[in-house]
Amino acid sequence: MEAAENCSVKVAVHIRPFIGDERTQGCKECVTVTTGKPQVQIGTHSFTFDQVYGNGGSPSSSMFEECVAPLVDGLFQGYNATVLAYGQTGSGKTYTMGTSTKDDCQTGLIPQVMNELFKKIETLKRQTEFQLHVSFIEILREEVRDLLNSEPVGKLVTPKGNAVKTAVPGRPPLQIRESSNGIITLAGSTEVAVSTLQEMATCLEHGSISRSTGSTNMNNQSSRSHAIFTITLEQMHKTQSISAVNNTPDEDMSEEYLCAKLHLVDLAGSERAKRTGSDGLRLKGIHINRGLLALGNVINALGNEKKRKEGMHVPYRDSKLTRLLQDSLGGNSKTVMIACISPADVNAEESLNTLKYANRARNIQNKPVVNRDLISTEMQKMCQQLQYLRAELCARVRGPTSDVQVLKERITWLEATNEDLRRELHEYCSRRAVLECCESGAQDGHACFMKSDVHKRAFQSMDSSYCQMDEVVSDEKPGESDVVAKELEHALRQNTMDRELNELNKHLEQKESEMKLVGGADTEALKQHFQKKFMELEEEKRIVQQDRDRFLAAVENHAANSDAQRQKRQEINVQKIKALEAQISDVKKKQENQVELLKQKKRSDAAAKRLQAEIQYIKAQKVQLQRKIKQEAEQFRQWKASREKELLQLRKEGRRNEYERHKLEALNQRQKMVLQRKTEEATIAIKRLKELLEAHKCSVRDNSVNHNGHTPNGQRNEKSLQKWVDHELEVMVKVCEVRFEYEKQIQVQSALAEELTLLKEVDQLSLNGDIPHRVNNGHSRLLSMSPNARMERIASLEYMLSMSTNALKAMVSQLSDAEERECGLVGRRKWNQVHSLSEAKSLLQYLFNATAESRRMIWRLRTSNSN
Ligand SMILES: Nc1ncnc2c1ncn2[C@@H]1O[C@H](COP(=O)(O)OP(=O)(O)OP(=O)(O)O)[C@@H](O)[C@H]1O
Repeated sequence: MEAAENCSVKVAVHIRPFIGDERTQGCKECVTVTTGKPQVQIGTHSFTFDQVYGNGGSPSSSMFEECVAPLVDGLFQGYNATVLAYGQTGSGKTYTMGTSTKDDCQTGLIPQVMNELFKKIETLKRQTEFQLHVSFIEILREEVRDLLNSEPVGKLVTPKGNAVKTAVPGRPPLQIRESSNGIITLAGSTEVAVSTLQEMATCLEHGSISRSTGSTNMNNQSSRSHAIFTITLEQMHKTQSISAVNNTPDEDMSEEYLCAKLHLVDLAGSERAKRTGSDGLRLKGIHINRGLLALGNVINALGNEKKRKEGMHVPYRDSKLTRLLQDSLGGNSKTVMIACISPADVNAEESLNTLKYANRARNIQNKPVVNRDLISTEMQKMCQQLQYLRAELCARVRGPTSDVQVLKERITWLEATNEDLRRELHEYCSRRAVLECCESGAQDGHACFMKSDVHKRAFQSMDSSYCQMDEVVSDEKPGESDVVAKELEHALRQNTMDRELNELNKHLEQKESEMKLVGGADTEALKQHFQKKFMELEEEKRIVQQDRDRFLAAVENHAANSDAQRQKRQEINVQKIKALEAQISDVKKKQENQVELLKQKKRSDAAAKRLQAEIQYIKAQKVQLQRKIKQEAEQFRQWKASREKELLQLRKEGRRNEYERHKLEALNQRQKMVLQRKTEEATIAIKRLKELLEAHKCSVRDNSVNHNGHTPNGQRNEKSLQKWVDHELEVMVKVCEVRFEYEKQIQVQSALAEELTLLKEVDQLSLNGDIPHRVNNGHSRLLSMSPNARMERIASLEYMLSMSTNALKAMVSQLSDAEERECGLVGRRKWNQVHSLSEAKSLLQYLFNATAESRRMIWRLRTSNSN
């Protein structure tokens, strides 16, 4: 696979024109587009996207060229791609994608994709072989259905009479499978092989009809499901390979196989998330909601760069939709999202939600790579191996010099492998260093802050439409949220370490298999081969030497033969000797080459040894990592236990505080009521006293008038004198009563003031944090109160004090009036109203009677009390 480069999800907004209902309702436009900019305003919100179409933005007709055509080009280079249409019901998703059976399909994106695909295939078909497959599925109620399966679909009728499309025996929902290398597939989905534009268009039409029929059955609700139309493009490029032996083009062609998929997704209406239950289709609503909710969560998780770097868990597995689109979001795909919105003010809220959703999607980073599939890669490897074997064969045929060549090549390969291993080892070391750094950070306690922050942000970034989740978070007690954050962090760290461990294991396996290749049976075979060769050469050398000796002996034996014959024979023998000597030197050379080969072999053995050492090192790393995982888990367990203990303690304290608060509230209430009652009593006494004093002033004035010349008859003066005495006595009693209330009130006030001062002192102490070690009784009771309870008590005391002060003020004023009056009547002046002896006698009699009556009453009260 080629190295992946990050590329963000591209987001375009498509604003459709007003449609029938909106026009008849007289809706107003609530979405505006900034001229010349891909910027959309709705209310006070403003968003910038990659492109904006319709309603003053670019014309909708250029959407395909600008957004989707580059994806089609990428498909031919082996890149996966996805186009997602998102938006509320009726916002124009189906229209934009072009899967509608009622609209003119040709303007939609899918028909344009199909046209472009076949146009390109036509121009490239000479050098490349193409194969196209399409599949069309929908996700309904968390079940994946095949829209190209020609078997009939059953119908269920709900008690309300709504027809519901459902699976029937023989057409079960499709199952999602994940291969060991993380590739998601749909088991048993229909993949139709198509070779013409017409065939592909027919598939789209059939699938769309199948989908919309279901929708019509569902009580006229439009496409409730998520529909995914997938085009798979397989290509076989023929390329000529270069010979490894002589760097010339090989006779046979090597083939490059590319396979890429284009998903065209029409999502269900986004507003349904809120309408669950209102139309009696609660279950269905929840499932549709689940896909979109999970999609939102995936977008949130991927859209936050910091969280992504921290390796935050992405909840792809929360719904079928997100599992199937796993590669399109943050994975191996180039992705475009088209956010469809209505311009009408009645849809303003939904349009705003769509724009917010889409805006977050812009932050997602994908990593598209060319999908050269495994078979193709394997084939390339095999071709290389074939070339290598061919070269080796040639070398063996040609002799030892070529053997050296082969061995040299082999050593080069070994050295390259060794270099790769060293680089990987280096990577592991640096990753381990990062891991250790994180761990030490966590031990220092920095992690705590970081994690709770991470946790908080994770929840804060959730969409407001999913506020249920937010409520859950806000309901958590601070201590609990800390635990959750730490747990989240622990799970993440464990996950990362597990992944590290898996990778280490994988690389270890890989290295061990390479090791086998380098140092195993192959090396042994080579060694034997060279030893055998060496022996053969030795034998050859020995035979040649024997031949030479034999010839030399023969030359001597024939020395006596005739000169001519001898001359001839000698010449032949000399030639033979020369040939033999050449043969010997050749054998010697071969021997030298063999020695050289053995040296090379030793070097390759050394490389194998180094590899072995590296494997040992990786193994040690693995053990260390496993130990770290264990240690970390233990540390976390201990930390969690202590946190739980603390939490328990806090809860206990909370309950105690609550109880105390209730008690205090009751006390406050009781005290307030008592004070109020007393104040009321005092007020009544004051009022009465005031009335009496007022009445007295009037009577004094009347008397003075009578005294000055208008002599009343004796009978009337006696009555008024008696009245006057009664009044005087009542004033005296009331003054006494008010004074008594006054003193009681003074006591209450000083008790309240004392408690208030004490409480304020304690509050100040606990605020400053310098709680004295030795505290008096009053302090210790108040210190144990929670700050809130203390505040409440202070407020209540202050209120009672002000009430008491007001009552006291009123009493003081009346008492001073009474005193003033008393001062004015001292001595004889009091009796100035008695003008004659007979009046004095009658008054005396009256007073005597009153005194007697009072004493009788006192006696009766005493006796009734003592009984
Ligand atoms: N760009 C457009 N120009 C003209 N008419 C449009 C456009 N977009 C949508 N419409 C019309 O608006 C109506 C609703 O569109 P459509 O069915 O595509 O909405 P939808 O988002 O797919 O709804 P649902 O989620 O319910 O499937 C249709 O009648 C369609 O013809």
